[in-house]
Amino acid sequence: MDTGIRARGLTKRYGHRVAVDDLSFTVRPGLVTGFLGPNGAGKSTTMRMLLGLTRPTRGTITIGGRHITDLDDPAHTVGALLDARAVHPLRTASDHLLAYAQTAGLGRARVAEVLELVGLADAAGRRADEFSLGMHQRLGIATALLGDPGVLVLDEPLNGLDPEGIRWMRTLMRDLAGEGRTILFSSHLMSEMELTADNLIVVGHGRLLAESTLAEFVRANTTQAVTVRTEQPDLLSHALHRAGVPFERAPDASLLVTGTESGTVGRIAAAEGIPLDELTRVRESLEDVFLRFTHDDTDYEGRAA
Ligand SMILES: Nc1ncnc2c1ncn2[C@@H]1O[C@H](COP(=O)(O)OP(=O)(O)OP(=O)(O)O)[C@@H](O)[C@H]1O
Repeated sequence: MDTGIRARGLTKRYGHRVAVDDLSFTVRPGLVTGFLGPNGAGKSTTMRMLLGLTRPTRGTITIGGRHITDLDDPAHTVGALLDARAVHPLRTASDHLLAYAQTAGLGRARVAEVLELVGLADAAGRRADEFSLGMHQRLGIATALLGDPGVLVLDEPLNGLDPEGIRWMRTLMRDLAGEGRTILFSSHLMSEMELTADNLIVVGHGRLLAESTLAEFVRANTTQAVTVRTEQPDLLSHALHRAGVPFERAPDASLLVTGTESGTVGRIAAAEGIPLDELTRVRESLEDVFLRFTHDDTDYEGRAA
């Protein structure tokens, strides 16, 4: 079946507060899609509406064109990680999974498989109250994978994982997408999102701010900047000034040129016979771009609070 996710006009109000505001986006199968937004932007509420745990005020969010409650076999279609801590503290990892497996018509063999898959085989008999946050996350992922679903919805799956765990999770998400599954995950770890996501859905105040490939989001929102170093910064400053190219002098005597490509800066220097020691295009991280991109949005929240 088609495992694409589509939100159309999705809206959720809590009293006067609009948590999700006329949101429309598409999440495609075979790719990892990152769900990005400042705290309170409406990511969890959107995921909960997708999973049928919260009812939209207006609009729809569907899988393969169908609402989750209309799916023939939801347990084998969608797997979710929402709150990894939501495990009975006295239950063992194995018992926790078995309870879910039984409701989905699955047996012990599948429980053993997913425990192995998430690296918890040795902890199968341990109680949840002995688990670290990272182990809770792994158990949550195991629960999500039980039904071998085509769609995975993961809210902050990297929380509490150590660097090895984060790398494991990244590889797992990429592999699952490589098998043709639809992966939607949220994370505030921007560097990780940059390494993991193919596509991005960016929200702020419940509204869609951007929907594109990660590369395109960074490219479209990056201010072009070039660092230039020369032993003749004054001469270069004058040359840039004459050429109408905006720049700033850095404390280390290098120049930061904005809005112009490195080739142009190089040609201006060459025309004046100014030797350059360095000419580097400044590469912005997703975090740089995201923080600038959502700055106004966050500001507004600060003022409104
Ligand atoms: N059950 C609820 N009752 C009232 N308001 C709610 C409820 N659930 C969420 N909200 C509000 O809706 C808005 C969106 O919250 P949501 O948890 O979806 O954001 P988020 O993007 O997932 O944020 P975070 O990254 O902090 O989890 C917030 O202002 C939140 O306070």
